Formats: sequence, C-alpha cells, structure tokens
Amino acid sequence: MTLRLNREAKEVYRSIRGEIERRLILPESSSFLERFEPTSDGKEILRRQAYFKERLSKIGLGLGEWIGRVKPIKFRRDYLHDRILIVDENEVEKAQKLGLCEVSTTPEDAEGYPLVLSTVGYGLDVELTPSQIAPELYVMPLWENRETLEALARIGELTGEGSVASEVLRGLGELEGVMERRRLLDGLEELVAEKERELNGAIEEKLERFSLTLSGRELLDFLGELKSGNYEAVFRHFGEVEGEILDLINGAERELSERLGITVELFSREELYPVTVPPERVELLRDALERELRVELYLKSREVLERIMPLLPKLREELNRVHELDFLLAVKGFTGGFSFPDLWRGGIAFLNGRHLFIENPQPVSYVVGRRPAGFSVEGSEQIGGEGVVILTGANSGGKTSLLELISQVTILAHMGFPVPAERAWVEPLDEVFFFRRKRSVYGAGAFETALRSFVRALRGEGRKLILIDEFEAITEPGAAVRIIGELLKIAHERGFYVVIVSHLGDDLRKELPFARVDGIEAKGLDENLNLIVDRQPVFGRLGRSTPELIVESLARRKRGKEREIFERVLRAFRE
Ligand SMILES: Nc1ncnc2c1ncn2[C@@H]1O[C@H](COP(=O)(O)OP(=O)(O)OP(=O)(O)O)[C@@H](O)[C@H]1O
Repeated sequence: MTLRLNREAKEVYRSIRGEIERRLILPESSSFLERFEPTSDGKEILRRQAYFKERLSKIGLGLGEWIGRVKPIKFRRDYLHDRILIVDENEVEKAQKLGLCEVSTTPEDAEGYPLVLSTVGYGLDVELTPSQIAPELYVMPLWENRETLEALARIGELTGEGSVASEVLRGLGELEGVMERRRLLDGLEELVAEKERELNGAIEEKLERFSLTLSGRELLDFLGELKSGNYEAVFRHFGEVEGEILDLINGAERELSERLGITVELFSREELYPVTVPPERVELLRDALERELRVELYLKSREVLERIMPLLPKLREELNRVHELDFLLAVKGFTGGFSFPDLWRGGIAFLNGRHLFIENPQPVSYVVGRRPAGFSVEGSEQIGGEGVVILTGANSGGKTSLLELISQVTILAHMGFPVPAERAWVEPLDEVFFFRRKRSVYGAGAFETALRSFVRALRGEGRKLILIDEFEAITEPGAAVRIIGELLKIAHERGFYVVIVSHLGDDLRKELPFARVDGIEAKGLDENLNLIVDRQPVFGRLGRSTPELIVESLARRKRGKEREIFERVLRAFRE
C-alpha cells in the first residue's frame, strides 16, 4: 500500500531522497532507499520507526571514515589462458561448461602450458570445481581489496558486530611471499640493471685498491720477480684479483637467486669489467620466473582458498551490510534533531517544524484537523478541529514554504522517518496532493488544467491531504470564490484534509463556516527596509495582505521621480 503522490508531491519526495543520497558515501547504498517509499500502512510505518530507533542509536559518526574505504569486491569469471585441464572423455562436457580454461583429453595438448591440471593424473590433481581449477579468481580480488577487508574489520569492531574480514586477511597473508616475487618480476629489468651498476661499482673499487697497493713496496717486489723471470708469481697476483671479482659476481647472483627464489645466472664471465648482462638472459630469467610463479600462485591460492572459502558468504553479507550502515549513517546525518511522529487519527500536526530547505528557518507549529492533546502554543485554543484551512497573509510571508513544510513532514512520516519538528502527529493517509502556484501560465488553458487536477484530487474515497497554493491567481476573484468554495465543501464532506493559500480569505470564510482561516502577518520593516514577517501563522485570524508595507519600503528605497510617485501612493493608503 504505497502512499499515492501527485506530481508535485512526488517532487517533494524526490528532494528528500536527494538529501539522503547526497550524504551516502557509497553510491550503491541508495538501493536501501527503495525500501522506504512512503506507505499508507500504519503498521509498516511503525515497523520502520522501530527499525530506525533501534539501528540509528548504534550508528557512531566515526564509521564514515571506514565506510568510505569499502570498495565493492567483484569476483569475475574469467577464461585463463595459462592452464589446461586434462580430463576423462566423459568429463569433457562438464569441464567445458565451467568455461575457465582449455580442456582436453590428450596429455600431449598440455605442451607449452605453464599449468597442467588434471582429473586423471597428468598434472596437478584437481576436482572439477571452479575453486580448484581457478582459485586465483576468488583469491586475487580479495588480495587486491585488502584495504576494504581492513575497513570491514574496523567496522566490525566499531559496531561490536565483529567481522570475518580479519580472518580472511590472515589467510591472505600466506600469499605475501609469492606476491613479493611477482612484484620483483614486474621490475625485473630495473632490478638487474641496478645489480649490474652495484657490481661494477664494487669491482671498480677493488681495481682501484689493487692499483694503489701496487704503487707501494709491492711494485718493487714485482719488478724483482719480473727481472728474475718468476712470471708465475706475477700471474698469481693478478689471478687473485680475478678471483675476487668472480666472487663478487657470484655473490651478486646468489643474492638475486635468493630474492627471486630461482637460480640466476645472468652476468657474463668473459669480460670481467665492466660486467654486462646479455638481454636474452634477462628474458630467459623472466620466462622461467613467470612460469614458476604461476604454478606457485596457483598452489598458494588453492591452499588459501580452502581456508577462507567458508567465510565468503559471511563476507558478502558484511559487504551488503556496509551499504545498510552507509544508509543509516546518511539518515542519521540528515535527521539530526528530528523526532518520530506519533501516528493517530485526526490529521497532521507538528510543533516547531523546520523547513528542510530553508537555511536557519523560523520554526513553525501547525495543525490541519484535530489539535492533539500535546499541542499547545500561543493561540492554539482557536483551533477547532477543522479539516479545511485557508492560509492567508503577507506577500512573501512564507505561505508556500508552510505548504512545503506540511508536505515534508507528511511524506517523511509515511516513509517511517523522523520528521523535522519537535513533536508531530500524523494520520496515515492514502494520498497526498500538492498543487503549486503556476506563475508563468495564464489564460483559460491554465485555469482548465488546474481545475481538472483539483477535481481529480476530490474524486474517489480515501484519506487525503490536499495542499493548494493560490488557485485564484489563474481566474477572476469573483469566480474563484464560487469555484473554490464549492470544491472545498466537497472536500469537507469527504473528510479530506485541505490547506489552501488564498487572498480571498474574507469571502471564503463567509462561504465556508466549517473552515478555519489562518494568517501570516508582517510586523513592520527592519532598518534595511525589509519586511519583518512572523512566519508563525495566527490561528483563526485573517492575515492582512501587506501591499502598504511594500509601497512604503519602495518609497524609502527609491530616489527622485519614482520616489515621489511611491510617496503619493503611500499617502493614498493613509487618507
Ligand atoms: N519559516 C521560515 N523561516 C525563515 N524564512 C522563511 C520561512 N518561511 C519562508 N521563508 C522565506 O520567506 C520567503 C518567502 O516565502 P514563501 O515564498 O513561502 O512566501 P509566500 O507567502 O508563499 O509568498 P507569496 O506571497 O509570494 O506567495 C522565502 O525566501 C522563504 O525562504
């Protein structure tokens, strides 16, 4: 049972949704709003209120920081070209249906694949499940979203609801080693070039020191050895240096081997200085390493997945719940200072309501229908339970804004949300109509359209709230009184709630003894010659229009000839 809204009431609903959507950190969370469409089912409204009361109290504002770090984790089915699956004839169809990699029954086809998986003993043993054939498809998205998992873990702590994310993270820790080696593989060229530079530096230093030692006593010894034809000693000396350089090269390769986890032979021994690395050796190393890492990543992923697979449904649930938390956080931010309305039968009433879209609004209290027991403000004894109210008063006094406020309170209440008022009483309705004043359309066409929608609102049964902004603006005042008067009688007979803004309050009052006439009044001009308006309507009293004040304001603001004219008009008021 959704609450029916006409076009302009729907507009109000949309702007409310917009306010909440604007506060969402994750755009996907907006799907939660769908669950809070205005409903005319009182029980459902109370259920939603109970939900918000329970959940909003637990939402700490510190959650936002962590919610913002949660990214959706997308597990994608992919076709992996690095592996082949060797199966038995009767499994081919099932294996192919998985669509994860090449499938064959002949082991010879495995030639060239880094990864050979098999159900019949030709490679790494697997069962025909995605988690065994392509565990990386599960594990890699998790690995890449570790930040999300960390955020989930924090959110679990903050809400006291716990999280499986920390356990998933611990499982993923097993991948650390192979992932580090993959990073090295990505920067292999630079890594090798750097080693090469380092090595040449060390060799250079050694050669320098060698030439220095030669310049001393040894040089004389050397010459002596040469003179006596003892060449062996000379070569031994040089050989020593060569040996030391080879040690350096071996050392460098050993270190690389350790870091990469694969035996590395890169540097040529033919020319010892400067040492160089033939590019084809880097390529060979890259290929070998790549193949090895594929296998290792596969095996590790499988092992990790075995451990964390049972946690994934819960993780998914938590990810969804983050959207709920995001939604609740947005609602909490939006509804700070609001209160949950009481549901009752008697109309719409609120104390100190604050317009959602006016900055720093003057709070306004209002009643359409019966006055609830808890509703007591100055002059509220004038309220006699009228379902039809005519709102009159000063130009720019806030009449349209009050209609908007009534619609905001009513729609929020039907969404099950708290409303922007100190207290509120709302009767669950079937339909809300809002007819805004049409400023730009004139003539018979506009009048006909307006009349038709007004009549449509009156047609049919149900509990209705009808808000109308200045219907008479599009017809002649005399005709308007007759038309509006008759239509409001119908509304009254059917028990609809109506607030209608009109400048014809005096005439309508005579026509409609059952209706209340309220007035918003200006109190004067401030020092900047702006109208001072009390936005709070006076109950049961016609609000005087304030053209006189407008004229005075203009007379004081203008200069010269214009001023003279305004002053003359002003005098006419006073005579
Ligand atoms: N409760 C309020 N607190 C502060 N400002 C308000 C309040 N209500 C209305 N206003 C401001 O007063 C101005 C006029 O409001 P609004 O258009 O509702 O008046 P109106 O009586 O419908 O005017 P009109 O006579 O043109 O139909 C707007 O700028 C609005 O923001």
